[in-house]
Amino acid sequence: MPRFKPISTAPVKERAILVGVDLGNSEWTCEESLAELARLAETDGAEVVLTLTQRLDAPVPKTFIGKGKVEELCSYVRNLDADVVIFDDELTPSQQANLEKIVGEPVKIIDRTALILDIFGVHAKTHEGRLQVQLAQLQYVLPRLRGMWSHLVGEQTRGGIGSRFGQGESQLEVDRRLVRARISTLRRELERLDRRRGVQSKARWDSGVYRVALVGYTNAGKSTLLNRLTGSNVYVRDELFATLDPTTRALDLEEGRKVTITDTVGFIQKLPTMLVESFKSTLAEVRAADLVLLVADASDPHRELEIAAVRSVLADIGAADIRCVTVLNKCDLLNEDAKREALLAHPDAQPISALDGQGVRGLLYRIAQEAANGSVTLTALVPYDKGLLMKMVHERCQVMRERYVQDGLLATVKADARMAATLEPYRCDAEVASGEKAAENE
Ligand SMILES: Nc1nc2c(ncn2[C@@H]2O[C@H](COP(=O)(O)OP(=O)(O)OP(=O)(O)O)[C@@H](O)[C@H]2O)c(=O)[nH]1
Ligand SMILES: [Mg+2]
Repeated sequence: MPRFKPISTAPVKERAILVGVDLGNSEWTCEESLAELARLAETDGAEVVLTLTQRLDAPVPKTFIGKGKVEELCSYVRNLDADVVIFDDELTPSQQANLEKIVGEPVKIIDRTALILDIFGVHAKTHEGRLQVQLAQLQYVLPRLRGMWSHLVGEQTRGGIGSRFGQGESQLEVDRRLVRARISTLRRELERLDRRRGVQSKARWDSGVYRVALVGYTNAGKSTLLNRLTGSNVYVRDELFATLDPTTRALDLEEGRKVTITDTVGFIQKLPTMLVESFKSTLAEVRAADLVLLVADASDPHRELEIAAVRSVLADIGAADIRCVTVLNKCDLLNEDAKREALLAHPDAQPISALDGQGVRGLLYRIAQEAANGSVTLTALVPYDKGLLMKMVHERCQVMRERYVQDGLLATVKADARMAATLEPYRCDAEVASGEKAAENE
């Protein structure tokens, strides 16, 4: 597949009209969801010129919105000289095609999913990230091929937001068969990368490192926190979906334990299912974590809805039962009352500001506590020929006492459950205890 045209080369901002339907079935009001859609559109380089809403019990099968609303939309499109109409909910391929027909060329009709896919296309930086986005984009395009591309035949100039995928090689060649073939190639390639990742993560577990994953709503400050904790320089922007590709960094805790921290793609409400599906392997990083830090923007008026949306995606990806600590970020933007209110809602949360560093020491202490949590104290004799295990003892456990004796390393450590199981065959608590007693009696 071709690369997409980068956003920065768009000569003029496209003029967008947003359309939201209040079906009364979401915790987000129509206005709240549309405000978020506006941010997404702006992130993708558009200028929002109008927002239209309609209250409906159910979407109208043919055009999603009612007949009168479609007429209103048509006249606004003309009067405001709009280039694109963005629906907040997913349109079926036929609704999209019908609306395009009614509103007329050259106005594009897209939905939230297409917009998010477009942003992802621009922000994916790594090979794997690009493949994942391409897979999601092609799955989106496949049922829409006719509707989306028939008008493109012989016309190469149409582009801009919501259409920067599937373009490039002759439009005529993009038929279902080719798209399907490409989808299977991408799936195979991603599976191959996934297997390699599996090997890598096994290596990481073998090296004994406790893993922490940063998850949260897009723009909550995950990358800023990673940078603050590890002195890294990951891309931070005040835009949605700045991060797409996971980054893992090592972090040394004060008590000598090493952990890794992984920053990854942010979540959003109405996250297209095909994205969750395509980002399976990236999200596997989250599933493999020992601890999830759920980073929330405490200053956002939609904080609670965002936290709920993140929890729901965590459940979708099978990560709901991983130990989770809520981190209330951006506390520098809160006054004392607001901070108290946020903590009342989340008594167990860690209030911080990744920007100015307040509360970060407390968070580090909390991570150390969690890493030691469920630990048992045990004594093991690790033979000298088990070099890797010795390394694990030093990196994954908190070492209370150690001594090199004739047969190996005799160490009393605080080990978490996984590590305790690994050390089980080498445990010698009883002998050591009786040996010490004997020494005392001598
Ligand atoms: N005031 C304030 N701003 C913050 C804080 N942490 C992050 N930000 C700002 O919030 C914006 C988003 O930060 P990122 O770290 O890119 O957020 P993210 O969660 O990684 O976002 P995505 O990668 O897009 O999902 C940036 O403009 C940051 O400077 C904070 O503690 N206080
Ligand atoms: Mg980020």
